[in-house]
Amino acid sequence: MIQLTDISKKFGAHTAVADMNMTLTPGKVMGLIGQNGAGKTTTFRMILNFIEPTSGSILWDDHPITQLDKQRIGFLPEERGLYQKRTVEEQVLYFAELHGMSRADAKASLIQWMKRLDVVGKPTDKVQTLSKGNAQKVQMIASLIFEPDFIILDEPFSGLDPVNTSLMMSEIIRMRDNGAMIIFSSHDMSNVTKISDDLTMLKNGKTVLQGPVQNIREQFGRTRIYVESPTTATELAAIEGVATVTKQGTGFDLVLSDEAAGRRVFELVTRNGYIPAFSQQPPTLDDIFRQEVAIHD
Ligand SMILES: Nc1ncnc2c1ncn2[C@@H]1O[C@H](COP(=O)(O)OP(=O)(O)OP(=O)(O)O)[C@@H](O)[C@H]1O
Repeated sequence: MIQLTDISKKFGAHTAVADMNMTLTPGKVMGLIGQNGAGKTTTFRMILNFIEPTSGSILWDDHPITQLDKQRIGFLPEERGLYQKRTVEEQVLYFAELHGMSRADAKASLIQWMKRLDVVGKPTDKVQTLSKGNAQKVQMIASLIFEPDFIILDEPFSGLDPVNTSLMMSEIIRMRDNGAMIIFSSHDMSNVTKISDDLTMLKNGKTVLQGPVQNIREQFGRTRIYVESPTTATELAAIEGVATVTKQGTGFDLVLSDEAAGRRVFELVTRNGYIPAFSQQPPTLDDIFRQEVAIHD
């Protein structure tokens, strides 16, 4: 288990991270979200001991993270940095050996990883010959080939198409199921919702929301409805407790000021019987994020 307790980081008078608390447990994924400059990278750099916290403690199984522990950490930085003139194999084997893996094991494992991530290219290809997405997949392999116990992923899906994003997700899920502790930052809320057990939302270094993803969503109430029915926007907007009505494809998105209004909406839209769609949900993480950012401004 990794425990961050009251971590703060100041750069001069500026507080980049304020009193952060976080627990990472084996087999669980923590999503870290926040606007640009919220303090995500600074948090990663403190965990990795690249910079020292101004105050607070970071413990792995109750002891400060040692050089040996760092061998068990897989880190995919936001700034991708592969040597263009080296081959895929040279780069990946270098990282694998640095983290205590034998060359022979790493060579065999690289082939498997390249297959699973569908990397177009051979281990002997130079990085400069790979497409951006394939180079990113190779960097992910370099960070994770030694099957780390603790994984830090800074924007792992940036620049990847949906097919490659799912391939990467499958690997993250596989390692989670093998018991890794995982923390990752992303601006893409739908990926965060899919993959995270818990979530920490930062705003200007402060933690504005933290907890299991579904609990966070549910605490905002089931205030969103998607409905497809012959009812008009004017009729929907006139229902007590309906705040907004927006046309969305063949249906309408409704925001409720009170989740109890859902029943009134349902009764009206089904007055003539069957309708193709009705769903009442909590706000999406995207909605919550926008709302929280606005509140804490
Ligand atoms: N070495 C540094 N010296 C001074 N200020 C810094 C330093 N590193 C980060 N900061 C500041 O700390 C704050 C948090 O930055 P950080 O890079 O952690 O944000 P982030 O959430 O990772 O943002 P992004 O999504 O843009 O990567 C920012 O205001 C940034 O300018």
